[in-house]
Amino acid sequence: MTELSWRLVVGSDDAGYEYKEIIKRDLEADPRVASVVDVGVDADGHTDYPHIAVDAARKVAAGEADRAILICGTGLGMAISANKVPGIRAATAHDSYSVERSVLSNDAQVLCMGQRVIGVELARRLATEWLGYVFDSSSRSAAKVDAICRYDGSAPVGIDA
Ligand SMILES: O=C(CO)[C@H](O)COP(=O)(O)O
Repeated sequence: MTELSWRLVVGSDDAGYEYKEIIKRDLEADPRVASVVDVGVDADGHTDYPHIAVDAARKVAAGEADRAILICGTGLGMAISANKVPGIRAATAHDSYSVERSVLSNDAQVLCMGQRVIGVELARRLATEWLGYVFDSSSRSAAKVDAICRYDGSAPVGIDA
């Protein structure tokens, strides 16, 4: 894939609904984005974060989407839950450097943020920055990500891929 055609999933629980809607609109207007699938919750939804996170992560793991952004109160439960899906590397990140390294060091496909932790403008900026990073499978980080993959039996991302 190219970085100009991201197929994305967004999701939230009740606590992350407002940010999810705002970030979804940003992503839909971003020329680097080909599609955005919203796995909920909707305005009247009350699905707990583990179900939303696993639904989104499974879409990424199945190759139906490239990446996902998940919002809950803290971003922690979403990441813990998404990481239960083999092949998924989900990271909670609330600063620019961590967002960058989540991709360039960890090849994380899922960014999780907390609506109760950071302001909306920072969350929007981080989501935009995150789209600009692409993991380099020939980088010195690839062997470490491959080690993660071996622990959950998923496909390697580096030279063994
Ligand atoms: O932040 C959450 C999970 O990490 C979630 O939005 C709220 O969870 P709760 O504190 O268990 O209600």
